[in-house]
Amino acid sequence: MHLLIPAAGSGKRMGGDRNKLLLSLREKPLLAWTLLAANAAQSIQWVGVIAQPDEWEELKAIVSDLGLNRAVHFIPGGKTRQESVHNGLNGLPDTAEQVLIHDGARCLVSPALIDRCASAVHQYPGLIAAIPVKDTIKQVLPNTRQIQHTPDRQFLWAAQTPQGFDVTTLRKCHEEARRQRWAVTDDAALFEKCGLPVQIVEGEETNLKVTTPVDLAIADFILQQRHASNV
Ligand SMILES: Nc1ccn([C@@H]2O[C@H](COP(=O)(O)OP(=O)(O)OP(=O)(O)O)[C@@H](O)[C@H]2O)c(=O)n1
Ligand SMILES: C[C@](O)(CO)[C@H](O)COP(=O)(O)O
Repeated sequence: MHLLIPAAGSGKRMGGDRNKLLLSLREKPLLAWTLLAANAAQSIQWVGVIAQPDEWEELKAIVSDLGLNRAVHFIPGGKTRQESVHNGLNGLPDTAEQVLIHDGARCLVSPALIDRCASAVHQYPGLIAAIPVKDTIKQVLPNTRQIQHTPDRQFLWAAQTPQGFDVTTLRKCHEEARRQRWAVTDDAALFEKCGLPVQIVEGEETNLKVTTPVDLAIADFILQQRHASNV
């Protein structure tokens, strides 16, 4: 299975002055944890990291320190996640039939979840990891914040990555998005807009996306717990 890791963001919501994936988390750069999970997943044969070229040198040093089993290929990032994934799809080898896309920022993913998604994508040409929503969600008017609607929680799932797709179909969806100027936050949304089915694979509560400083503290705690239960 081919795995693309979008890692070309700037981490605005983290509030720092650099890509959050380079921040230290339990003595390793955040992206190192994502790469280690991918390395431990048995289904992954090819890994591409999509990153801004001015960070390649630093990222290549991180990869080399990890002593991974497989080579990591670098692909230039774009201005948005959507553009980065588009570049990533163009950077895949011609032999790639299916692809998993996993955010570099979801550094606590388990190798087992990656393997489950890799196995399921042979059956479902569009899938995402997701978990049932725990909160009561309110839809509000943007300006006044007055509540318009409370959707029934039994139908709400929080999207995660990995997201897995048939490569040819996802490429077509990305090209359609460029023609129609669709802007989306994940690849499943492009499948949906093209009228294609997307299956949910049960994700993991700990597979959070490190977005804000609080997420970084939670990720630190989860890794500490994992370490404690392994020794
Ligand atoms: N131009 C971009 C923007 C984001 N990403 C990647 O997409 C994933 C999810 O994005 P997000 O968490 O929003 O990361 P940032 O864009 O870095 O964060 P922010 O939105 O707070 O700036 C991250 O692994 C990020 O590196 C990317 O590859 N290219
Ligand atoms: C792809 C994603 O991780 C699914 O949860 C997410 O959509 C990435 O972007 P976001 O803008 O931080 O939601």
